[in-house]
Amino acid sequence: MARVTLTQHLIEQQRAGRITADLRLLIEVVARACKAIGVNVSKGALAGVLGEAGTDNVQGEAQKKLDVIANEILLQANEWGGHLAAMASEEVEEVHQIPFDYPKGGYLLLFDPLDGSSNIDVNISVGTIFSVLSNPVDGPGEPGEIAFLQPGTEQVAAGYALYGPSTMFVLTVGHGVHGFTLDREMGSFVYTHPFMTIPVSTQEFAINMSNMRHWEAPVQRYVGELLEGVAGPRSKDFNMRWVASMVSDVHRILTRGGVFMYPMDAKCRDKGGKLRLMYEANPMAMIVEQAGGAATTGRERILEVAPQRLHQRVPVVLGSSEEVERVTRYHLDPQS
Ligand SMILES: O=P(O)(O)OC[C@H]1O[C@](O)(COP(=O)(O)O)[C@@H](O)[C@@H]1O
Ligand SMILES: [Mg+2]
Ligand SMILES: [Mg+2]
Repeated sequence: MARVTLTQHLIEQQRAGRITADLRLLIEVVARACKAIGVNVSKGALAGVLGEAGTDNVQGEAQKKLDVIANEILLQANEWGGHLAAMASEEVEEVHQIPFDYPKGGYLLLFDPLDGSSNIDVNISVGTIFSVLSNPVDGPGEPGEIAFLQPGTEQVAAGYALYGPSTMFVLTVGHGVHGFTLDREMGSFVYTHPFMTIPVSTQEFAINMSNMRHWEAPVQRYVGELLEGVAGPRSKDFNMRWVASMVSDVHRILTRGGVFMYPMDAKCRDKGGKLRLMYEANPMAMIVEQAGGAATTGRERILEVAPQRLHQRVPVVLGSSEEVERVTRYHLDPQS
């Protein structure tokens, strides 16, 4: 059977009127940058890319060398593409403007260049997450932070790359979720996972259990019931997985179902949550909803959160809809 590449798939999407030519080319540039990041990730100690960079990012977190390398690759690849008006990155405090003498396009790109950084040095899967918005600024003006502060429902594309045993590129443009596997010999992403879907029910959950004592009551109750297994109110045993790389945890859920939670807790309350809304929660929420799952903060739909700041954080509950609905119900109606 003839193999369909990401490029061919995107041309089909354009022909069907689902994406513009510019958005197609923008996604191609992002995918090419992800290939380059994947090459660096896979070389590991051979290329001297492991370990700390010796700097802090905008969130005050210590940057790994690969955080910096991945960020540079994405910024440089996308600067000259001509499809973007500006970019925002987890690793950069301010909006990154396209240099004035480069061609500018009508889109805004947001990304977490390297997700799951704590896994780099121990050779466990990491990823890249991205989100694309339309630039609301008319004319030649530079889009500032306010241009980016659109709810997740406005995303025109979202996706991630997973640098695991195989490198994958998973994408939605609002018509289902489609997965591509990198053929390293050919250098192209091959369409291997059409219309990825998340089962409604599951027996698997993902949460950092070491935070248990810091959780709010609804999450304590929900996880407590899961742990009671077949003898408890859920009448079934649940398994647990936690990779500590959101891309890997979400990819597992897209593959076989499950619920992923980074809920509000006493440790991250001051910051509003742990995960970043604009380039972690929103793109993953769009992907999960497009795959038939659900995504909330525990209290409201993530995609409807009105952003206040570029680097805003939110609590996240996403995955199989039965479980996400239950966790959300426990928050909104504790007596239920
Ligand atoms: O170390 P913890 O508290 O389990 O947090 C893990 C979470 O933090 C993150 O690593 C944050 O991503 P970054 O590596 O991009 O900062 C998520 O991918 C993951 O779900
Ligand atoms: Mg991240
Ligand atoms: Mg990161």
